[in-house]
Amino acid sequence: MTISNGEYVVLNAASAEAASGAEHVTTPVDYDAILLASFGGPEGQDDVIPFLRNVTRGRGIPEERLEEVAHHYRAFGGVSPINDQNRELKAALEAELERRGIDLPVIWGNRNWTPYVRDALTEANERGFTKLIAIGTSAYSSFSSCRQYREDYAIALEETGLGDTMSIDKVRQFFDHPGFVQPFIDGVKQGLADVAAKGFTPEQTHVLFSTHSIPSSDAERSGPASRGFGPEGAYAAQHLAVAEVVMHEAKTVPELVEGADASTGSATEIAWSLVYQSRSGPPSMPWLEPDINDSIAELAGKGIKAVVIVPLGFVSDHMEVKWDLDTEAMETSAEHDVFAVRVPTPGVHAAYVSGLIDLVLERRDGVPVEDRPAMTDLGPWYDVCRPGCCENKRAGFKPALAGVLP
Ligand SMILES: CC1=C(CCC(=O)O)c2cc3nc(cc4[nH]c(cc5[nH]c(cc1n2)c(C)c5CCC(=O)O)c(CCC(=O)O)c4C)C(CCC(=O)O)=C3C
Ligand SMILES: [Fe+2]
Repeated sequence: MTISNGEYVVLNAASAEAASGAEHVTTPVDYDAILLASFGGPEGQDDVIPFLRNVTRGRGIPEERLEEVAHHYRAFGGVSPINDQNRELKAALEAELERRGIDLPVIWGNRNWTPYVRDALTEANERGFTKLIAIGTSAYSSFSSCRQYREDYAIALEETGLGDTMSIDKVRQFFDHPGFVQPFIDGVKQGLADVAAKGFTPEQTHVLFSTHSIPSSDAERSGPASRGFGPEGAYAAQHLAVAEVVMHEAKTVPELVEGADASTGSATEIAWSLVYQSRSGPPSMPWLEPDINDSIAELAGKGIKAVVIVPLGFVSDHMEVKWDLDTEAMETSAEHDVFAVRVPTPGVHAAYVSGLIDLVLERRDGVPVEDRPAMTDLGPWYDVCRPGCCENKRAGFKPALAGVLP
């Protein structure tokens, strides 16, 4: 394990190539297990507060916010839907691996609740595995969605004392991988069809792409600084690029969209925007905006009668989707007399499951970059993060896997 400046650990089976500055690793690696890494969530009322303390340790989240979020979990019996979703995803990945005749076990570990990443590493070690490839259930670049996972892998290697014998690589952030994007395209097509079936015209309709708000300072530092993504960083740029692709693809089924011209495949332009949800820091701290609820109210004032809500930042129907979208945003829509449909998350959509396996094989086989699928020109994203990528000064520097040394 190499720790430099207390910041990066370069530790992966293709580390020589990564350390030399390559953005994509094309050295094949004989992985022996997949680490399915996720957020984790409580499994009963007694878990709620300890879970929230795990999530927010050292993050300056106000006590009132914790109580509010605890209430969301309490309303669901203290059980987060995320764990069952990960059990289903694990089973679906195993079935897809078996179908393709690939002998790679999947071991599940979470960042914030049991089974923890460290438990997964202990299990991998007991079963004799030393070369892991991690899939994090998070598609975009930011501290919370990428770097924190990389830090937690490094911390777990240290905690278990496996740092010298076990390596962990991670698949690239997959925001623009067709496996992740296809379910949203299907969902938006269906959502637009539902809205049209209710008699709303394209002019009365608006598509809201919603993702987790993050502190503006995290957004600014998301992705490699050298690429100049602007004040909202790679995080916002990636979401905007994917939303554009989804709108473009969803419009090419003209019969589903009123006002479509079947001869050209073009539909009357349906307006869309990127909005944010689930803000949690103190009000004094800037986070990405606008909030989805504010947008719904504003759109209603401008004559919009129907919204298609696309949970673009989320891989499954976990608490942020169930509460902040299906409960709160739906209530806001009803209050403003706006008809709302919420598009499904990828969940265990066949394209998503198979795409995640493709991402593993891409690394196992060292697929050249030009053969890696990506639906926006921002990708295919890096296999190894650039120096300073998604760093978080508030949280303090910590070692992180799968990055290059500064
Ligand atoms: C970008 C992003 C994702 C998407 C990427 C990914 O999928 O990982 C995500 C996912 C999730 N976030 C989740 C839950 C929570 N997130 C919190 C807090 C925070 N999230 C943040 C960002 C993100 N979060 C941030 C910047 C904070 C503030 C604290 C900090 O600066 O670190 C808090 C504390 C209370 C609160 O502040 O709301 C909770 C309970 C769950 C589980 C849901 C379930 O149980 O079903 C999931 C999947
Ligand atoms: Fe979160």
